[in-house]
Amino acid sequence: MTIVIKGGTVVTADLTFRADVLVDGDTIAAVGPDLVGDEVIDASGAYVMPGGIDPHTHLEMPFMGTFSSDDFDTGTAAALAGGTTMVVDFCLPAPNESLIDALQAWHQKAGKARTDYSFHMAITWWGEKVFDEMPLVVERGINTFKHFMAYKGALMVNDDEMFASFSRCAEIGAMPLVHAENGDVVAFLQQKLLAEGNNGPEAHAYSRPPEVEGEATNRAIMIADQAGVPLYVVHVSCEQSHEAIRRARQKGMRVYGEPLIQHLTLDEREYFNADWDYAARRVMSPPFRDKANQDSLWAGLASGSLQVVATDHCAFTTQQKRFGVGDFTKIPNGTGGLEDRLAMLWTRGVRTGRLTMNEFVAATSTNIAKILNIYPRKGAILPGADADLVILDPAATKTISAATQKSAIDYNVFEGMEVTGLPVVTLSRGRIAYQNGEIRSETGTGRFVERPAGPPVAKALSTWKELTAPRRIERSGIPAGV
Ligand SMILES: NC(=O)NCCC(=O)O
Ligand SMILES: [Zn+2]
Ligand SMILES: [Zn+2]
Repeated sequence: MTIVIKGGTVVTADLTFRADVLVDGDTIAAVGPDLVGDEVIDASGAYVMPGGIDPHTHLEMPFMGTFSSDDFDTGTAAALAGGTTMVVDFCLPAPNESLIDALQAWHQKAGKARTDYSFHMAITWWGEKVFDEMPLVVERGINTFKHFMAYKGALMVNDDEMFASFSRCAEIGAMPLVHAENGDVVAFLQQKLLAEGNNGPEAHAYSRPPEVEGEATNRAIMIADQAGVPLYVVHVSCEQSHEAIRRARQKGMRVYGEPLIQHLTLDEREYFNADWDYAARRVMSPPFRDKANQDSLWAGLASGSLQVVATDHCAFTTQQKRFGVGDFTKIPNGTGGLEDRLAMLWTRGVRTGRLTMNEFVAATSTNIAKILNIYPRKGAILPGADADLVILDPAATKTISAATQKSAIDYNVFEGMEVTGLPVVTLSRGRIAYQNGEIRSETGTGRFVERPAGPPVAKALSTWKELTAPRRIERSGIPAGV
């Protein structure tokens, strides 16, 4: 059974051209003029792009005394409706839990997925067992390890643990990721604010100023450089962090930065809303920033110092957010975004001229496929690539509303915003998974995508580090000691 997408304009990270796309089974069979297939999808007037890859989701995540409310079923339904065909979720071992056991638990949860998926393994504690199991995780198709520099007393790891883990990543061809905020300072500021009577959601933002993110980003970059490993900084929200990444890249370091669609489009005024629920629903870490910081993130995407736009989809209901009434530190941190990432980025990025269409594809799909070492299987429109495709109608428009979303929660942080340029058809590995507002793929049809270790950048960096490593100078005329 073949499907041909006819009459559209193919947009990839580097090219825009008129062509049909022929899909045979799971993969793309041909890209070119006048292709013929058993079933035809008319894409006239629309753009055909690689399906979105969201490298940062937390589906059914145990966190802050509860579980995020979108699981792999509803979360990946939301993804498909938003043109995203692969998610990378975070596997979080409990303290002292084996990484392999945790991985098994995450595979179990992901059995419900409707899109392809992968995991990042979080380093939530450190010891010989973790050191020994990291290569086993890599053997199981995971080449990234996440480190939380915040959430003191829960997920946070210290510098010595990070250095040990980053060094292990270098040895096994894996890449560390960081949530970069100074967890000690955040914990101090939280207690100070509470003691001063600042217990509402706005205090969440006060407790995590851009400086704590900038400092942690600089520290993580230094540790990665000393360990000789590339680094990926998740949810970069401010100039302080972006500046650290930009500077490191200018020095030749292999550092990547990931802004979120929320930080690009929502600002700190959200926390000053007089409605407690409204403000608490937007509590996430790092918090939303001001316009100057948003401009910095947009500039980073345009100039290439930031590479990926993700969501950090971690959806809690209003009921769950109310755990923090009277104490903002107990508001579960996280917001949704999976369903709206592409439409929001198209509307606020491409339609405003901040991004080209090709930059849009790079930021939503191709760059992360390369960083995660799954390109061109994912993130490409080429014969042999997985037929993960999105047809985006640049004229289609809607007003974002929780009433019509696929996500399981009862609100949407983008509620009421008008978006123009919508994913209208999504194909997941060759099957029509979303069309005319309907999810057509069944729960459980997603597949785990193995990501091999040793991507080209890791290999290049280890060659360079070896070449420039300190070397003993052999001397003949050594003066006699005194
Ligand atoms: N971002 C957030 O507030 N929640 C999810 C966990 C994390 O990524 O820090
Ligand atoms: Zn985080
Ligand atoms: Zn996250």
